[in-house]
Amino acid sequence: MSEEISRSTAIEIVESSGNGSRNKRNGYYGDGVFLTWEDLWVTVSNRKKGSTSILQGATGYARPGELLAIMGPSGSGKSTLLDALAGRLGSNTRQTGEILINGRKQALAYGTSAYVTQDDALMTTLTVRETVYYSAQLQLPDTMSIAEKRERAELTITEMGLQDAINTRIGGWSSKGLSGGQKRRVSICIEILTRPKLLFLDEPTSGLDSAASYYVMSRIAKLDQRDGVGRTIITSIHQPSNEVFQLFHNLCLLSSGKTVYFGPASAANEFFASNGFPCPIHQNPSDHFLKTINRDFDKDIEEDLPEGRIPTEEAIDILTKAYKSSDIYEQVRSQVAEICKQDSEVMEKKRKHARFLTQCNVLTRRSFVNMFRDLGYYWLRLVVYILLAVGLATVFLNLGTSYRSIQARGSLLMFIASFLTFMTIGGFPSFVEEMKVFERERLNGHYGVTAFVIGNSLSSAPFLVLTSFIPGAIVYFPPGLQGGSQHFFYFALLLYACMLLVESLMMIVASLVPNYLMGIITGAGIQGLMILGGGFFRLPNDLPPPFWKYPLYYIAFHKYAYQGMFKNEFEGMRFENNQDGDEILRNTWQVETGYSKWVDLTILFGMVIFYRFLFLVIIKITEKLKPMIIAFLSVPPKQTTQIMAATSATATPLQEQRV
Ligand SMILES: Nc1ncnc2c1ncn2[C@@H]1O[C@H](COP(=O)(O)OP(=O)(O)OP(=O)(O)O)[C@@H](O)[C@H]1O
Repeated sequence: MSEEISRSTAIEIVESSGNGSRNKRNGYYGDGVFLTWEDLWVTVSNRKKGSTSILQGATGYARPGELLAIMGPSGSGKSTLLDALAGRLGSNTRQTGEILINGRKQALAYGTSAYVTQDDALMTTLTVRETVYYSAQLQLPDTMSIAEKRERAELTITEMGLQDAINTRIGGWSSKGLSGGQKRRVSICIEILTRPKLLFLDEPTSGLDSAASYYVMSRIAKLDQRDGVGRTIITSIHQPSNEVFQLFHNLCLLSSGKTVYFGPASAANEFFASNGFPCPIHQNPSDHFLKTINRDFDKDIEEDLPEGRIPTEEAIDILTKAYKSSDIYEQVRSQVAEICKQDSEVMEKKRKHARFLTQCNVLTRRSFVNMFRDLGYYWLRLVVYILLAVGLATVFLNLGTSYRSIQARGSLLMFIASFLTFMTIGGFPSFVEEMKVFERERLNGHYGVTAFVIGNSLSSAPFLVLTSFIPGAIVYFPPGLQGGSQHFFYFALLLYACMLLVESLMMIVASLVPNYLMGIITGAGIQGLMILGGGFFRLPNDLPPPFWKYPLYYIAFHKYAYQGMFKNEFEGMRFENNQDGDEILRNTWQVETGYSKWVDLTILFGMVIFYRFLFLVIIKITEKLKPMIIAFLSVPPKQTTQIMAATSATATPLQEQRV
């Protein structure tokens, strides 16, 4: 490496180190976040392949007012480094090394950091304004007035250049809405509402053309010095154009987990040139860097390798060794040491997001709007239910009170209690979309699982009432089921409880399976078993005791649904030949008549609460277990850093990191 480069780089870094909170480009950032990491290793264990290092001894820093870009070929470890710094690594990874915030092992208060993921998990039915405004209400503290929150949302939308699309719906698979670049910007808007001092972005320009990429990146770059507060921005990026590259202060170049270069972006070109890899004239430097260190296609090009061209593996080796022995590396290490020595503040730990009740209220309203606008969530189901109800009403029209009507009534009630409730599964894909948004927001600490469960339960209630009462009425009266408003009310209420139950069951399934197809199969399988063991297809006394009777019959909600419906229908009825409904209940259907139908209904509502509580527990357990597993797998405790949840019951991996 030429002496000039190392000197110029050294000057830049020495000037920028000083007391650790002043740098040449950006002046004083006393209240910003300095992030340092030293000798960071991330390994994954695989039973077949053993353990593999996906990040090998990374050392670096990120400072307020600066934009650090992490670059490298696909699979080089960019997202892994970003995740490690943000405390989001998967539980199958092991991590060693030290990550410090302002030179300390300390907590990141809520709102201090934000993470924009690669996928845009947004509610497709909401407009840009609604998306950002709802998010502002969820995240910003109650000390801010509604007008202030609205103003913050509008300002952020303008900052991201989305004012022209403010009333456009996000759109998704069912309807065209925003472009890919606009969606990326909405995702960024949401995460910068709290004005975080530390911002992680995972490939914010993926899928964008070069003009859109520049637009998005320049907006992000402008954030680093807004409001006179120095923001620390770390972004992974695939292939920046020349213009985008100019926006970076520092560059971290990775190849197969190894650091090929970490230092000022402006000095990277000279580093490559001085080590025998000059950038050809007219070639974009970042393209040149990536081309030099990308060995994915080595085998294909081996034979056509131009004379004198060094194989990629060797090039990477030369560069990593050159970097390790360079002054730049020494300067980075001393910069890290300087930052760690500085007399920095402990980050603010006060909880500052919206109150729990505000979150429940906002989530209920947002979810209601989404359910109302998404035709697949409830409306389509309502139409299908009505058609089915009409079908049932005609098939079972005017049953009368003959002996044969006993069997027909049983079949009709059984079909309603199992198949109509089973079809609640139809809203699962829409629920999974909502869950994706919830998962992103929960990981970023916007709110907790309890607020989500309450919001979802309240917002779905009116739709479920409609879907149980309208088709319920259509199917109840034409066949001539037991008259009286009390009987119909019980019937519709029981249908409502069953639909709630299936929705709750599917919530649990959604929290356990990776995608909605598996969810539908699992949910349908569980319900199929429950229907079979519910005591209709085989009467309770005929059910084989192991598994089917004990425990399935007692835990299947269908048992209580059938029995409640049967009691509601047959109790007090008289059929031809003076046959008593109560006797039919006991002898023909083997219903437990020792307790009232209202007990069955209460059990069903109890199950709803239990299922929703179970969902909450599962999410909480995975949330709590993950860091514990990571901690258990991590090695020596001395080398671990803990960025604890500073604030809340909604503590998330972003705030609660075990490194
Ligand atoms: N939790 C994990 N378990 C197993 N392997 C993993 C895990 N996380 C990452 N890897 C592997 O580590 C390597 C680096 O992954 P990473 O996602 O960090 O790469 P990347 O540079 O961000 O790639 P891309 O640009 O394609 O997103 C990949 O080979 C990936 O398969």
